[in-house]
Amino acid sequence: MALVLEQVSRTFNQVKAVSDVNLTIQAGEIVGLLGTSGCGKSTLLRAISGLDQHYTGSIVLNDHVITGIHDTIGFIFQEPRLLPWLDVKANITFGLKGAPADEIERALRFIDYVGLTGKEALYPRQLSGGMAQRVAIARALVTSPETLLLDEPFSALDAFTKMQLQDLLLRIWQKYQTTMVLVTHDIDEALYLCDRIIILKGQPGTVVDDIKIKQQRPRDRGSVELAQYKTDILAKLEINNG
Ligand SMILES: Nc1ncnc2c1ncn2[C@@H]1O[C@H](COP(=O)(O)OP(=O)(O)OP(=O)(O)O)[C@@H](O)[C@H]1O
Repeated sequence: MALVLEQVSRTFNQVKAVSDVNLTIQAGEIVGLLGTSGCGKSTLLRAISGLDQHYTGSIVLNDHVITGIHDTIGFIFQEPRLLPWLDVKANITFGLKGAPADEIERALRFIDYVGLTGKEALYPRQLSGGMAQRVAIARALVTSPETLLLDEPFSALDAFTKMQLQDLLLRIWQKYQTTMVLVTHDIDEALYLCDRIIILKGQPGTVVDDIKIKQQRPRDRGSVELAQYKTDILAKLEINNG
């Protein structure tokens, strides 16, 4: 499987937001889209998701042109977007209405997997930000997506919760080899998680670099090697490190 973007551009009201993006993502890769605000990261992710089809160029997943929302793609947003009138269990299984009992049973296993055992009957207003995002992750996993698109999934969380959920993503990847495309502002997050980091820059946003992170996972967040990558990325983004 591969996700292939060719000459992808998107214009809003005559203003080009992203321009001529070419990118190939292999099955099982974790790829970060990193860049300063407004360079078109979310725009690209929405085009890949099928939520936005007003782009030019082509986006092909598993040899099929993406023409709409695709059931092998799961989406995790910055905000958990839970249904407030449903409890944790019902939020997680919402997309499985009418599915066979064994599928629902299987889905319920994700409650434990994401660390929500004992919280099944709580409502979204009773959850911390981290717990709510765990529900969103479980909800995305129940349909067994081959690809997860993540749009700044942890940027609203405290540093400690963020690290726990980053490790949860890595456990998901280890177990299911899910392909992940992660939009983030957080260079440390990208360095901890990603096989490749795509640097976008400018308005319209264009790909200015594609950096392979050669370290094995799990990675040491404090390693000299990651610090060196960070220095290089900051230089590419023309941001001072100091
Ligand atoms: N629906 C829209 N209508 C008009 N302009 C839009 C729309 N969505 C995005 N844009 C414009 O496209 C450009 C890219 O936006 P986008 O949200 O993709 O950037 P981003 O890199 O994800 O930014 P951030 O990191 O701040 O979330 C911006 O100039 C934005 O104003």
